[in-house]
Amino acid sequence: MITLSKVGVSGRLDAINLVVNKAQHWHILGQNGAGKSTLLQIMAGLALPQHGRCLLSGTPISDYNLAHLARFRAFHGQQQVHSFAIPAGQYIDFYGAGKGAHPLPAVLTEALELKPLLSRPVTRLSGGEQQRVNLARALWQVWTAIEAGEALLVLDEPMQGLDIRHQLTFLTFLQQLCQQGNSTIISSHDLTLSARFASHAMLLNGGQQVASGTISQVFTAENLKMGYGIAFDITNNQNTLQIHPQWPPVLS
Ligand SMILES: Nc1ncnc2c1ncn2[C@@H]1O[C@H](COP(=O)(O)OP(=O)(O)OP(=O)(O)O)[C@@H](O)[C@H]1O
Repeated sequence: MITLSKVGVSGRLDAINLVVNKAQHWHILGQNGAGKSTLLQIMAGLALPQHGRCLLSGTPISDYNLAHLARFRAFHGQQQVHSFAIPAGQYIDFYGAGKGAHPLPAVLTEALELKPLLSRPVTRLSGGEQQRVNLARALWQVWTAIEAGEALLVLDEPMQGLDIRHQLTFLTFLQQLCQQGNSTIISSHDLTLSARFASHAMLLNGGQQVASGTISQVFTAENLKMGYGIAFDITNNQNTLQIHPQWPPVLS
């Protein structure tokens, strides 16, 4: 679905190669400033690389009309600020333009536990509640494509501010959407959750690609040390990797 060839942005990303296929669930990992958001913006068609190419289904993503892209590519950015005190339900619906009086699907309201939030002004929701509403907005915008299993979901730190139950519920939901044919690319700071839910991962450091591929290819102690500059112990508990940072560092 997406092919990156030697994608670079001066001082931020260097020669990134990546192929994201249909139905894959990618997590982009790395320290603060590693280049995750920059990469997501390029893959969403919202920023142009200075070097290399980003193809979406074989066509440069920059050739897509933004209105056309917005029908099947969802983008959720970090730090969205609400200026108007409209009810959350109305705010989400605004992004579902063209769907008429179509109600929000139960799977979406349940995945993000929206019911108690819909009649409340978005400006008076807690940080995590606002995050759930913003994620719903992004997905509702492309819901027709999601139902057809043809959506591309690009979500920058979707777990930010969510409590552990909402993180698990939402990641399970994304996993199901990928099983239906949709492709998902998110950035994450939670290595254990990423190892559990992603089908593939890319680890960046200082704009450089440290590793990418399946979870077992990327989640090695050596790669994680290169990515984060600290040592990790990785254990396998019933086919789920547990990632433990060695802290405080053991001096050698
Ligand atoms: N608009 C911009 N212009 C120039 N440099 C930028 C811009 N936005 C980010 N940067 C720089 O590019 C680098 C990568 O930033 P980016 O936001 O992609 O990192 P990130 O991995 O998403 O970080 P975080 O985990 O903190 O969200 C950083 O050094 C950052 O300071």
